[in-house]
Amino acid sequence: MKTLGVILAGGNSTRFGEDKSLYKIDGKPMVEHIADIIKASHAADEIIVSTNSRLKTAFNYETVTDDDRFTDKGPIGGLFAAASAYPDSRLLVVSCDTPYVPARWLRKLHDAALADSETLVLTKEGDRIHPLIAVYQGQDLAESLEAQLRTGRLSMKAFFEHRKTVILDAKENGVPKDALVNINRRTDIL
Ligand SMILES: Nc1nc2c(ncn2[C@@H]2O[C@H](COP(=O)(O)OP(=O)(O)OP(=O)(O)O)[C@@H](O)[C@H]2O)c(=O)[nH]1
Repeated sequence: MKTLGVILAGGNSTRFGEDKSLYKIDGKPMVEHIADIIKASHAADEIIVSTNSRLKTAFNYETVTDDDRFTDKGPIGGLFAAASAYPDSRLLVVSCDTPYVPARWLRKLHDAALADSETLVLTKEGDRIHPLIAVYQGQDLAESLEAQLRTGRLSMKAFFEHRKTVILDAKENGVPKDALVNINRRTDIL
């Protein structure tokens, strides 16, 4: 089974104030930071960007666009778009706003996912779970994401708490806390 690197970049960046995926940190758009990290992990066969219709031509990567029925539903909508477009792939998901995530961590998530093709592999750091630095897979992945979207409960937790899940602790594996920071506001940039 192929592994697809999926960069989630279809949010509205309300807190950031402009499209954060395109915002340059150290001269490079955040989306390119993530793409380079995925490439360096050697965990994905291909990279796509999951985004909204407004941004669909903004990226230099193959793009999937949120389903018309599920626009502005948050990351779960973006994940559904990727899972339904690529039903035969394992999805290595990284949100566009975690530009410091180590490549070796993505590799670790990926390698753990190989043990069971029905199990999700998520990241945690201390008490905090990072469901958007994770591997999503399973035969019924798209169907169950769609079912979750239909319930209107849009948190990733509402989705993954009903799935077989392994949660790897980044801290226990020597990943510094700062490496998992989410850039929600400009002041979050390190
Ligand atoms: N494809 C897709 N991606 C999304 C959607 N909503 C959020 N994302 C992505 O999911 C990740 C986490 O979302 P947030 O941190 O809430 O980002 P955001 O929605 O742009 O930011 P705020 O508007 O400030 O909440 C980011 O990488 C977003 O780009 C969506 O509706 N579709």
